[in-house]
Amino acid sequence: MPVPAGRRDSDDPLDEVLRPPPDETTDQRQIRLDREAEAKRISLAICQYQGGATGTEKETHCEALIARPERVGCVFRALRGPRSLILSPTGKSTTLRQFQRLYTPTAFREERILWRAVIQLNIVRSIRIIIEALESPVSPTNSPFSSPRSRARSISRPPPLPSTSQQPPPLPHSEYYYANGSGSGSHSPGEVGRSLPADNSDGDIQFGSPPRGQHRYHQQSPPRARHRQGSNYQNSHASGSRHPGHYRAPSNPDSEVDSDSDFQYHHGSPRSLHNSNSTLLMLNAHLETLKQKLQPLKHIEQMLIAKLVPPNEEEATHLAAPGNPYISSAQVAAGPQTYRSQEIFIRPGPGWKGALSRARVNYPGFGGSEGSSGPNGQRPMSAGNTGLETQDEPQEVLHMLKKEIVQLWQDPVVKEILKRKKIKLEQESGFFLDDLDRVTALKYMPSDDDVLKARLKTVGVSEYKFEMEVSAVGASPALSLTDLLPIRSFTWKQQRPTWAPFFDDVDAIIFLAPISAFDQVLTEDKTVNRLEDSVLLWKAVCSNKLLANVDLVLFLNKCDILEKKLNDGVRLTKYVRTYGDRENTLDGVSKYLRGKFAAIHREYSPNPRKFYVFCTSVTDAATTAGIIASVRDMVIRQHLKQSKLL
Ligand SMILES: Nc1nc2c(ncn2[C@@H]2O[C@H](COP(=O)(O)OP(=O)(O)OP(=O)(O)O)[C@@H](O)[C@H]2O)c(=O)[nH]1
Ligand SMILES: [Mg+2]
Repeated sequence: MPVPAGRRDSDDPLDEVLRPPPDETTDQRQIRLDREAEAKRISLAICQYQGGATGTEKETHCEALIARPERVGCVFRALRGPRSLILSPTGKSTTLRQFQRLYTPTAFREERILWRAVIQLNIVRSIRIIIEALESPVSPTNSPFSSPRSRARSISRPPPLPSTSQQPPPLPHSEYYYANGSGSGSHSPGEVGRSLPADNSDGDIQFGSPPRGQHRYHQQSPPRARHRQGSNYQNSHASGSRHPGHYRAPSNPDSEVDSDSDFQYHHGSPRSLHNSNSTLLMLNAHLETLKQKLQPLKHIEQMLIAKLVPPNEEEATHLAAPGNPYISSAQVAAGPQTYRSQEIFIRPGPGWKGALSRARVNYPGFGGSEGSSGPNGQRPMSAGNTGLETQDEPQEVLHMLKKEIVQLWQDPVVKEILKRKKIKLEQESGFFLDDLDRVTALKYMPSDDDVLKARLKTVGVSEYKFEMEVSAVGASPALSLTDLLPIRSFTWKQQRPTWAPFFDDVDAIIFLAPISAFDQVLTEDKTVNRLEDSVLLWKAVCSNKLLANVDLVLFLNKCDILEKKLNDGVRLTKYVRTYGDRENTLDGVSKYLRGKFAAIHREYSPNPRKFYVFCTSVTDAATTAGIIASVRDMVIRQHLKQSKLL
C-alpha cells in the first residue's frame, strides 16, 4: 500500500509526532523543509567530525543520526539543547573559555584585546603581593599540618560545617549567547580513560592533617618600612592576625604548608638575610627605591577595576575573600585582611566586556583621525581593528615600569622572602611576571594561551549557550554550559537546595579536580587539604540522587602544575599517606588519583552510568581542544539518549 506524502511507513511512535500536519500550507511546508535541511546539515556535520574518529560506537551513532535527520532536528529545535554543568572549586571559567574558543573562534579572537586589562590587573596584583610580602613579617613557624608525623584522617569523615551564619544572597542568573560569526576550529577526540589500575580498586585515601582547631597566628610588629609616609602601598592591617566575625582569614592564604619549613640558604647568604625582615628592609635601600618607583601601579589598579566593573554595579571595588564571595568589600573594610586574601571579582556574563569596550572609546584620540570608532562611537569588534592602536594608560605605565618590575621580581632578596613565606607566584593564577617583555609591550595583543591563563574571579551562576559559528569546522548543535559558584565540600550541603533547579535536565556534569593542590590547604579552613576537599566534593556529587542518571566527566586538572611540583621534589606521599612509596611522577600520581576517583564513583553512584576521566591542563589550548571536542560529543550523545533518540 502506498504511503501518503509526508508520511513514513513505520511503527515507530515518534513518526506520529514528526509527521507534518495534514492541513499544512505551502509556506508552512517550506519553513518545515528548510528546518529539516538545516537539521540534516547539523547532523551531517557531527557525523563528519565523528567520522574522523574510529570506533563502531561512533559509526553507529552517525548512521543513526543520518537515518533520522528530521528527528534530530526536532530535538535540537523543539526540545531543550544539550546541557552540562561545570562543578569545581577552580578552573570553571577557563573551561568555558575553551568551549568558546572551540565554538566561536572568531568571537574569541576578537575579544582577546579586552583581556589585556585583566592581564594588566594580574601583573599589578603580583607586584602588590610581592610588596605586601616585603612589608609584613615572616612567620617563624608554620602549621604542623600535613606533617608525616601528624595523624592521618580518612576522607570518609567529612569536615564540620563552618560556624558561619552568613547566608548566600540569591544567586544571580544570566544567560550569555555567543553570536554566530565565521571562523574555524579543529578538534580531535581525546582519550577516554575508563580502565583502572588494579591496586586502586577502593576509594580509600588518607591525608595528613593537624588536630582540629590548631591554628597559630603570629602578630608581630610591622617592619619600620611600613610606616614610611607617602607609601600608597601601606597596609594598615597586620598580616596574620586573628579575624573577628565569621571569616577566619589565614595569615598566608593559598600558601603551601610544609612542616619542614625552616628557612635555609642554598646559595650562600644573599645580602643581609640573617636578621629579621625589618632589618632586611632597612638595609635594602634598593628595594625601597623600587617600591617607591612602582607606586603608580596602585593608581593603575584602581583604573583597571573601574574599567572592569560595570558602572551600574554597586560594589565599587569588588574585592572578595577567596573562596568566600559573600564577603563584600564593606565587610572586608571592617576587619583586617591582607591584600593577598582578597580578589577582584566580576559577575558572570558579558557585562564587564561591555564596560571595557565602552571604556576604550573614552580615551582621547580614540575614534578620531584613526577612524576606528563605530557608528555610535563604539569600537567596532572586528579582527581588522583590534584596538591595539588605542591609547591605553595602564599598558603605557606597565611598559614604562617594566625595568623596575623585572628588577623587583628577580631580586634575590625578594625571591628569598617569597620562598620563606611560601608564596609561589609562578604557580598561582594569573602569573605573567616571566613574560614581562612580551606582555608590557605597547602593542601587546594577548595570545589564546594568555587569555586562558588570565585570572578574573567570577561570582554568581551563569548559563552560557554556545552556538557554533557557521563556518567552524565540525559544527554541532548549541550546547549550554552552566558555571556554578565556586564550591567547597562543606558548602555543598548548604548550597545544594539553591542549585537543585540547575541539576534538572542536565545531561552531564563536568567536574574539575585541581590535583596539583595536594600540598595546599583551603583558605577558609586551613585544616582541610585542597585535594581532600575535591575528593569529598566528588563523593557528594557521585552520591547525589538528583544527579543519579547524569553522566560524569572528570577532569583531573592542573596537571602542568602537578608535574612541576613533582619534578621540584614535592612528594605526594607526604600529604596523601595512602600513596605509600609509589613513584613520585606525573604518570604514577595521575594513575593513582584516577583510580581513587573512579573507585569513589563506582562505590557511591546510586545507578550505573558513564564515567569519563581526563588528565587536563585546561589553560593549555593545544591539548585541551581535543578533550573539549570529545566532551561535547559525549554530552550530545547523552542528550540524544536521554531524549530516546539513540
Ligand atoms: N597552570 C594552570 N592554571 C590553571 C589551570 N586551570 C585553571 N588555571 C588557572 O587557574 C585560575 C582560576 O581558574 P578559573 O577558571 O578562573 O577558576 P573558576 O573556577 O572560574 O574560579 P572562580 O571564578 O573563582 O569560581 C585561572 O587563572 C586559570 O588560568 C590548569 O590546568 N593549569
Ligand atoms: Mg570563574
